[in-house]
This record gives sequence, structure tokens and C-alpha cells, in this order.
Amino acid sequence: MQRIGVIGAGAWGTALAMAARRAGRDVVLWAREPEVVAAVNGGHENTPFLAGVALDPAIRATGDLAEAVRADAVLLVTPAQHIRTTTAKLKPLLATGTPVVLCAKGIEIATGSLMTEVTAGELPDTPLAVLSGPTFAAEVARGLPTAVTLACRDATLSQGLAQALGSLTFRPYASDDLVGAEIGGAVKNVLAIACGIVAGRALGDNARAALITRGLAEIARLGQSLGARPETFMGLSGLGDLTLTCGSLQSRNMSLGHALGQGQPLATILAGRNSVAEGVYTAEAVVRLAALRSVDMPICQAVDAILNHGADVNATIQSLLSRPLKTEGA
Ligand SMILES: NC(=O)c1ccc[n+]([C@@H]2O[C@H](COP(=O)([O-])OP(=O)(O)OC[C@H]3O[C@@H](n4cnc5c(N)ncnc54)[C@H](O)[C@@H]3O)[C@@H](O)[C@H]2O)c1
Ligand SMILES: O=P(O)(O)OC[C@H](O)CO
Repeated sequence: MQRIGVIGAGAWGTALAMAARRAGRDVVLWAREPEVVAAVNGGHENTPFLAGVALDPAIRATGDLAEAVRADAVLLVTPAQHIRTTTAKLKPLLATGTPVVLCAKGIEIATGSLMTEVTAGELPDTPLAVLSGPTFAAEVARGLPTAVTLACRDATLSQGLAQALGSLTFRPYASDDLVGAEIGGAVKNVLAIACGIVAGRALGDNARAALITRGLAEIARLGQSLGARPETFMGLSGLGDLTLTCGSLQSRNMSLGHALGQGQPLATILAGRNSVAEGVYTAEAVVRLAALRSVDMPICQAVDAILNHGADVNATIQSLLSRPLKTEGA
């Protein structure tokens, strides 16, 4: 694989373009916004979404989707709620057999579908992979050491993609558990909002560690109900990403929770950002999916109640703490 098309030029698409360049690939980056195309091609910096990181001048940005998908593999990096419309646009343009790597972390609100389900519905004959794991975009773009899960059912394709994207500082680890990789990446964003709220309310590090651990139990319960393997949740796309995102205000989800915990209204926080905090949307989707599967996810429910149903932060925390005591493994 020599040419990689990256669809979506937010912070993560831009960082993945840099990772692919470091791996020696030719990279075309599709941006929705003409100002991003101009900034990347003119100043070699994605000023709207990844300011302060110098980009390899060989990365070419384009607003032409057809040009971006003329590639040996396509990385799909738009936010989760836009994957369906983007794949519908890709459909007439993508050559048969071109693999698509799903890099968004979220669940579709309208349908409760995972990104692989959305994409397979639109592009039924396209080989799919999932790239997930503990990856702050700015660190990847700067070439700091990072490891990710690359989940794909076809071992040969998995190897080809790992070769195409991997380098000394970007190490893909193969897996064949796509559902596990997707659930870990999507639900950790909701849990990071919970950890942010707790940090914003100054409730301490013990509380954060409890949320991470009980949150991991929620991820595992939902994932297993959907057919994922338990060991996936102990890997990079599970525990790895959960600890990263729940432990740093670099995370947009955790910092959003922190602001909520300090008393800022959600609308004010969102109005001050142009970046996506996927947990805000996935909270609603995950609660609905959990209800359909009869899976108990009290922390995710609490986050959804605060974000989407006007629940009071203090009362919600009290209600979580008042739940009946139970066995740890249950
Ligand atoms: N930033 C990170 O560190 C990081 C790391 C790993 C995974 N991700 C995931 O990557 C995905 C993309 O996040 P990001 O950080 O690159 O985005 P971002 O927050 O940097 O930028 C927002 C993106 O949304 C796009 N967008 C807005 N409206 C759109 C629409 N109607 N249709 C299509 N695209 C639209 C913008 O073009 C832009 O690319 C998310 O699912 C995120 O969870 C991000
Ligand atoms: O900044 P966040 O919260 O969107 O997290 C970014 C990545 O998903 C961390 O792995």
C-alpha cells in the first residue's frame, strides 16, 4: 500500500496523515472546510483543528472526495454522527476492494449502531478495519510514541495496514475483535466526562479511580452482550484508552466534564469549542443500546441524565453513591 486517503481533517485525521507520512506513504487529506485545505497546503498547519503542529509539506489536502479515495486504503475520520452521510458520499467513488479503516469513536444516536454497522450498511462489499486506542492527536502528530489496536477480520489485510501505517513511533497491534475495539473507544468518552465532572467538583483521585474501574466493568458488560471478547477490554482500545482519556485534561471529553463539574452549562461549553467531544452524543446512544440489551450501565446513565435530561450534578452523584452495595464481579 503506497497511497493513503484520509477522510476528515479534524485533529485526528491530520495526526493520522502525519503517522502515514512517517511510515513513508503518499497521503491525501480530504477536508470539508476550504479554509483547512488552504491552511494545510499553504502554511502546512491545520490552524482550525490542530494549531501549533508543523505538518509534513508532502501531505496534500483536497476538498475533492474523489481525489482522496483514489488510494490503496482509506482512513475514515469524521465524527461518529457524520459517518453515515460521509460513507453515502463515498459509495459511488470508492473502488471495489479498497479497504476502509474506521477511526471515529462513537455510536450513532439515531440507530444505536456501531461505526462498522453504519459503514457495512452503506458499503457492504468494502473490507473494514477499526483503529482505536490511547491517542491524543497532537502527540501522534508530533511523533511521540504511541500504540494502537488495529482490528480487522482478514489477517493479511491487517498486516498490510499495519505495515502501511506503522513506524518507530506509531505501533499498531493486530486484533480480530472489531466490536470490542469499537465499544471500548466509544464508551470511554462517556466515562471521561464522568471523571471530568468528579475532578471539576474536586471529589478526589479515589473517586476517579473508582469511576475508571466500575466504568471498565460497564464497557465489558455491554461489549460482551454484543459479542466482543473480554480480553479486548484489557488492551489498548479498552483499559489503555480509558486510563488516558480519564486521566488528562488534554481530553476534550474530560475537560468538558470538568467544566460541567465547575458549574458551566453544557450549551456554553459547546459554544466555545469547534472540536468534537464524542461522549456528549454517545452518552444518549449507549444508554439506549444498554436498555435494548438489558445491560446495567449506571455511570453512563448518570452522564446522559446530566447532559441530556437536565439532571442536577450533585443529586446525580448522590444517587450513584446511594446504589445498593453489591459484589465486585457482579
Ligand atoms: N482528536 C483526538 O485526539 C482523537 C484521537 C482518536 C480518535 N479521535 C476521534 O476521531 C473523530 C474525529 O475527531 P477529531 O478530533 O478529528 O475532530 P475535531 O474535533 O478536531 O474536528 C471536528 C471535525 O468534525 C468535522 N465535521 C463537523 N461537521 C461535520 C459534518 N457535518 N460532516 C462531516 N464532518 C464534520 C470537521 O470537519 C472536523 O474534521 C472522533 O470520533 C474522535 O473521537 C480523536
Ligand atoms: O480528546 P478526546 O476526549 O476526544 O480523546 C481523544 C482520544 O480519543 C484519546 O484516545
